Amino acid sequence: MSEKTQPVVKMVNIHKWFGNLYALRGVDLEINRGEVIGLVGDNGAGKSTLMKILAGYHKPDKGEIYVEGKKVEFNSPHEAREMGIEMMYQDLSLINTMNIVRNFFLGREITGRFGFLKFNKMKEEVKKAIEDIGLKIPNLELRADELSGGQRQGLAFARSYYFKKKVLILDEPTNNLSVKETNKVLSFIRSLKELNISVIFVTHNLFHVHEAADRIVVISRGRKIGDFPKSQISVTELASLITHGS
Ligand SMILES: Nc1ncnc2c1ncn2[C@@H]1O[C@H](COP(=O)(O)OP(=O)(O)OP(=O)(O)O)[C@@H](O)[C@H]1O
Repeated sequence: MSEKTQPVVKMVNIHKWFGNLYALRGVDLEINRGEVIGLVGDNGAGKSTLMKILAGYHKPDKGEIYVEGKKVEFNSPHEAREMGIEMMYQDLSLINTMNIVRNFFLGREITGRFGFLKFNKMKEEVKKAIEDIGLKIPNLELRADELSGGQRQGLAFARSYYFKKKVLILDEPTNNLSVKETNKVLSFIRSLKELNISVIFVTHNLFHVHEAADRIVVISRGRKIGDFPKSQISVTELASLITHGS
């Protein structure tokens, strides 16, 4: 299969136990390039566990993961990141007291001869990356704590795009955001899709996920009970499926 047609990530028959608790009971998940997947389910269904396995935080007890057709085993989030898979949390790993440019490069700064930081070059790169994903920040000298929630998300998204991530996992990215900021985040997700990055959007907000996703996957008690193109399921049907199961 060519790189274009095969899924960017394929999880096959994933099982996970936490002591006596059987958290994942044989879940399959395929993610295509540039696809936005909504992952929904009740509290404790297993969504985060599945995503933490994909992002290298947990190891599955059984099952396989393939990235662009190649079988992988992640021993750490670092190894998943190296393969282009990143999980983004609410705190977004931004350092409040540092400005946008420093936050953007954290640990991956562009340096010239003798290790000096190339500030102007870094600034240009940040400017371009944030424009590409449709984020407007007039002053790149602003510190992270001077940004709105939506701008902080945008900055983190631009960073994933710049560092050529293939799959970005967003855990409740619209929680605690205003309506305006939420719309911004949903539009950043569309921009990432246009840039051919795949997004997995984990949320309890069925309206947000229905708006942003191409496909919606429903997890219940450690099993996948639904996998629908968005056009084939309404918010009401989703809510009913989550509440009553299959
Ligand atoms: N590190 C852990 N140790 C023990 N049990 C865990 C651990 N992580 C998750 N669990 C358990 O596994 C099950 C699935 O949890 P998970 O966090 O994946 O659910 P979720 O669908 O993400 O739920 P929520 O929407 O509430 O975040 C739950 O019963 C949870 O208590």
